[in-house]
Amino acid sequence: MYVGRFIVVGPDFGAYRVSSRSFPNRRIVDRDGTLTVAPTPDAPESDNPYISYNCVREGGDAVVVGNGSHVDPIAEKLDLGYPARDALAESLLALDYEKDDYDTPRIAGVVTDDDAEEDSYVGVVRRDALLVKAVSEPTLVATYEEDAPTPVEFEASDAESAASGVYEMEYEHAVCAAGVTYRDGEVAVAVENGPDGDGE
Ligand SMILES: NC(=O)c1ncn([C@@H]2O[C@H](COP(=O)(O)O)[C@@H](O)[C@H]2O)c1NC=O
Repeated sequence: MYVGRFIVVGPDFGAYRVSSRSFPNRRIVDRDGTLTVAPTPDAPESDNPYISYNCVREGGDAVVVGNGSHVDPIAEKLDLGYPARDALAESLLALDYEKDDYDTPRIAGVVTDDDAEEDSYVGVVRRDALLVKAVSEPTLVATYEEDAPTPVEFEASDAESAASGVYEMEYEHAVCAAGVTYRDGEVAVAVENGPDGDGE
């Protein structure tokens, strides 16, 4: 089954996978802890505005994961002190689903410290819905098919296994993946790039 991009959120970890039929020549680059999806040097030129973006970025006392440019305003709202629910709902609604051939939904998660009082959240904005939900167990949401937050069996002992865990999930056309944990006050991030994304 092809579900496109998807996230799994914790509560104390986040993971993001790029799956892609149309733009497989991509990788995730770590720039001082912010993880960016970018074309590989040999990728064909494209003017699609939705294929390069920050997919993991710290904001406030939390870490945001997501499949597009909405990751930045969510992080910026968290920096301003917005609650995770509101930062997700406002940013997802403001940018709305992507205006491409598939009306691709925007998906995002906010991962809080496992010791914090505030919950971690997932959200999705689709053509027909805006869903934002606190998570109490690992929860998956994808751009296609699995496009509502759904509990899933998933264990992440660290950021690396969060990234490799989603990279290896059975869904088709894996390209690259990111993982993040927020445990005992420490944020850790990791990247898993597929064979097309290896090397500089
Ligand atoms: N975030 C991404 O990495 C991403 N990659 C592709 N898209 C959008 O989804 C459309 C379908 O892509 P694909 O056939 O690779 O699933 C693309 O034309 C593009 O508009 C994306 N947008 C949202 O998921």
